[in-house]
Amino acid sequence: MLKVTGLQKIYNGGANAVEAVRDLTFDLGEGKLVCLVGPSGCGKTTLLKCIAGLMPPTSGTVELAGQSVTAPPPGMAVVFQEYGRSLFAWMSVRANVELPLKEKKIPRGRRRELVDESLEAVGLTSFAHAYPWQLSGGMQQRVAIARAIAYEPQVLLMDEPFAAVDAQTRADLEDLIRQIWQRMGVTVLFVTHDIDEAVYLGERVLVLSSSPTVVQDDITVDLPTERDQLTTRQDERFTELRARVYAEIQQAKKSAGAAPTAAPSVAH
Ligand SMILES: Nc1ncnc2c1ncn2[C@@H]1O[C@H](COP(=O)(O)OP(=O)(O)OP(=O)(O)O)[C@@H](O)[C@H]1O
Repeated sequence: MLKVTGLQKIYNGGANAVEAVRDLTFDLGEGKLVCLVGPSGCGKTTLLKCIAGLMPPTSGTVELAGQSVTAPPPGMAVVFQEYGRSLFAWMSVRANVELPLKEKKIPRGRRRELVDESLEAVGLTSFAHAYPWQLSGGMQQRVAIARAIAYEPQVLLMDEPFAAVDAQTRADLEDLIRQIWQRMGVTVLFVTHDIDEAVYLGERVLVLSSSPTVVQDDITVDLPTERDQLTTRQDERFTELRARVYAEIQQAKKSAGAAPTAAPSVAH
């Protein structure tokens, strides 16, 4: 479904060039939920922007369903960390969710259905006519999630979407994502710096090295499909997996050092 091959990104040319991502190769099968973790500054956002077609890689390719991604593809939706900036303050919750569907030229009747279904999925039906600024941070992020799923994407990219919400809301939103994923069968790539979150959510965890980034490890999360915040997190296997991811990240930090490497050659 989503295939990343030999992806490299070098920022700026000449003497100030910074190689953020060196050589990333991985793929995501249809309907899979994969989490990406790595040390701070390792290039997670850079990678996501390249995958979303928002920024060209220096070399390497991204393919979605066999098609090369060179601009934002219609089958992809992205949820960013800054929900406050991604919603339009002057539009109601319903209008925010509906906007991309209008751009996709979906007829009015179908738009209404999709908006209703997705607001129900995130538990915000009764807030359809409220404005984003009348909602809590967690609720605003649920609006952003509703907008992404109403769009019926093939692939949902999430860039640290719960980093700015409190711990309780975060746990609820994690469960919401697993529910939506199971119900819709959408392919999800979820970027987080939180090791527990990656293991709790994912079927697989990709651990990235420090910048310049490569995939350092690809860990299968062999926990039961039905997860809940109490039992899963107390599972012995959960503890083993989180310890393994933690050790990998420590290793990544040690082996590369925190500073990004200046790139040897000129690039875009
Ligand atoms: N526009 C830019 N120009 C130059 N260098 C950049 C640019 N954007 C990011 N970088 C560098 O690329 C590297 C990766 O940054 P990126 O934001 O992708 O990492 P990240 O893993 O998402 O970070 P964090 O964990 O802090 O969110 C960093 O060293 C950063 O300084």
